Amino acid sequence: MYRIAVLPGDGIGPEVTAQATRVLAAAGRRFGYEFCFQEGLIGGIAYDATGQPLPQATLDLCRSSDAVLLGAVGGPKWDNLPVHLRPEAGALLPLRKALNVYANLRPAMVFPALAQASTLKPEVVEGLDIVVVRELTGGLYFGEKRREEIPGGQRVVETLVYTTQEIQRVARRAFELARKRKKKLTSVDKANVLESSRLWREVVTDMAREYPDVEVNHMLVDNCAMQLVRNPKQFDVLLTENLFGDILSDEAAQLTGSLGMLPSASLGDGVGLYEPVHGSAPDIAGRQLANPIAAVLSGALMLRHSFGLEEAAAAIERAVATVLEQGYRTADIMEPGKHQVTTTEMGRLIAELVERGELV
Ligand SMILES: NC(=O)c1ccc[n+]([C@@H]2O[C@H](COP(=O)([O-])OP(=O)(O)OC[C@H]3O[C@@H](n4cnc5c(N)ncnc54)[C@H](O)[C@@H]3O)[C@@H](O)[C@H]2O)c1
Ligand SMILES: CC(C)[C@H](C(=O)O)[C@@H](O)C(=O)O
Ligand SMILES: [Mg+2]
Repeated sequence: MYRIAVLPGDGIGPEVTAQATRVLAAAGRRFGYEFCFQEGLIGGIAYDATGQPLPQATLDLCRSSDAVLLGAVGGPKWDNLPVHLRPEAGALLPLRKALNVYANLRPAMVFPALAQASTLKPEVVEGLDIVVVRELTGGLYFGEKRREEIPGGQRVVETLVYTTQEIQRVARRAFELARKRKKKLTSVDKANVLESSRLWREVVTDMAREYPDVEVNHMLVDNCAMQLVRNPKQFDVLLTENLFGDILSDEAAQLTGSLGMLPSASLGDGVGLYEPVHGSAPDIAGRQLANPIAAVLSGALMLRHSFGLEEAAAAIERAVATVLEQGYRTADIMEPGKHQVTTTEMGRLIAELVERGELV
């Protein structure tokens, strides 16, 4: 039996995690695995219920589970709370830190059925399959910060800290991943300005000697942002620090058709955390408009990376491809001539295919 902590969170979080667990349960029935789902509170909803955005009970649940599935946190209702009580800085970041999930894999794959739907020319995105490996527990997000009053206004300080060891451990994950893929690693930094990026480049260059079979290049982040929309297929694995990875992965998501398509796996040396790359989308929450595919594919990543259930993971991914081939679309990826479905219907269609095993 696999114990999965489910943290639905805020906005569309509960809508999409409900579909992800439905699909995981279907995969369990088809392949003979038992998944036990236990829900915990996180984010704004947790603050409202307990006064804490990350209650101790939730942390305990996560630590005692085999993996964690998270929806999304945040929303305008909680934006003006003190920083330690906010859903993002007070819950999501501390959870990532507590689980020590330093390597965040964000695969951006263009499903064949969606190549025509992209805002880019189909030939630019067709067959695209890249992974952003984002450092997740360091950098500006976790550095010391403060605000001071000074004559005429305020002064803020944010600190960007990385150690050699923090860079090495995420870089090793990226090299190992590249070795299993097209053997190409692009390390993205801002080494023309930032000292942290100079250390980043030195560490990656040193490690490259251990991976002579992996072709390594270094790219400045501003150029990378441009290359991602100009010619994304030049990339295989993109390795970068926390903030750059946040921004580049939302950009990569749009190459696949929608932010609602991009899953993620946050890995360390213990319990893995799986979450769609998107946020709580308050603009569409509660209206059955959210695309659950990012959350469903995050479930597939959990089966692969935390449980080693490759067959079941691949079955979920094929079911998503099939449902899209059949012309079903949520609102965000809707095109003329296709069938628009709700969040729940999309989850049901995928789950049924997974369970029946009628796949292309
Ligand atoms: N992991 C997380 O919990 C996480 C990630 C990003 C943002 N956030 C938080 O979410 C809140 C909203 O942030 P935002 O609006 O900048 O980003 P967002 O990712 O929530 O939404 C950006 C845009 O993408 C659309 N979108 C996102 N997910 C979608 C889906 N599954 N299906 C269809 N459309 C989708 C939204 O409708 C919106 O137009 C903020 O409080 C932010 O801090 C949380
Ligand atoms: C909500 C926010 C703190 C988070 C991040 O920046 O890491 C989100 O944007 C993400 O990409 O997971
Ligand atoms: Mg983000």
